[in-house]
Amino acid sequence: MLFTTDEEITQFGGKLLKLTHESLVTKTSMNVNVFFPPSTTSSSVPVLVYLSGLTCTPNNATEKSFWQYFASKYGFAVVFPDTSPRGANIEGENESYDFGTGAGFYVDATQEPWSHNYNMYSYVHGELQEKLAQQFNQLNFNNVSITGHSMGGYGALSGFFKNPGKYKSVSAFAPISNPSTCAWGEKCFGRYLGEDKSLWSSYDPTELIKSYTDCNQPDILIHQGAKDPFYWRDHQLQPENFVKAAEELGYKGKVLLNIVDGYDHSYFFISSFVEDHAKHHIKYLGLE
Ligand SMILES: N[C@@H](CCC(=O)N[C@@H](CS)C(=O)NCC(=O)O)C(=O)O
Repeated sequence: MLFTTDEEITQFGGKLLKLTHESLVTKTSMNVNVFFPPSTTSSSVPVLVYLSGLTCTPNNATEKSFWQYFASKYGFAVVFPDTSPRGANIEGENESYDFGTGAGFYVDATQEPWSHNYNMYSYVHGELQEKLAQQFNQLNFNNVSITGHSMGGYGALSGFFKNPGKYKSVSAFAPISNPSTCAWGEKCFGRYLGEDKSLWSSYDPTELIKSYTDCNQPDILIHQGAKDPFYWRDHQLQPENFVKAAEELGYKGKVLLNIVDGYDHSYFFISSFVEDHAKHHIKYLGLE
């Protein structure tokens, strides 16, 4: 048994499992929540991976995003991974909310001492999906899409471009769209990846979209709250840079950026647009 079930909860006629497993990639115990829609007698359930933002555990989105209602309605599973290893016992990992614990930034760290555990890129796009497919063979990871919020929105876009053809579609809520040029990204890339800016670019959606030539080019749906201070005040998110890069260099699908008045950065914002994102993904997952 790869995963231990800590809790099994019935919701919207489906099952929410709170799981724990030992990761070879992070060398720590990892938590992950998975929602299975009703009548999972089907041997092939499409999957949506939701990557969370800074400070989150798998529970934030599970409790506040409302994904499960739409997963149940349309018939897809949702995987909610954690945002970093926990308890790696590295000096400095708990010093701030935007680095270390809760802030793995979905990269494979190359720098000491982080490189032993902080490998969230390989964990999220590789090990976690492979192991879930082994234990829960009704989950079809050949029919998988990805989304996320803030750091997780960046993680979703980055993972989509770095794995051509793997994800049927991608969307994001308030993504950190150009991490190489904002404070959150500079801090995490600098400490996890070091000074080599080409390595930063290899994770940065605004750079990756410029050289993305794969024929799998679904529309990319993005929502951004106009009242989100990380957007208008701190310039951490910069979705316009991503849209500009897409237009300049010919991503053949469209980037559908919706700046929505009145909304902030919170799960009140996310949950308000989860239905739009669910409808976006079901088109590509063959559930429409
Ligand atoms: N002021 C926040 C900054 C971090 C933040 O806003 N995190 C977002 C993602 S970037 C989040 O989802 N927080 C958890 C929640 O709202 O449940 C904190 O210190 O927790």
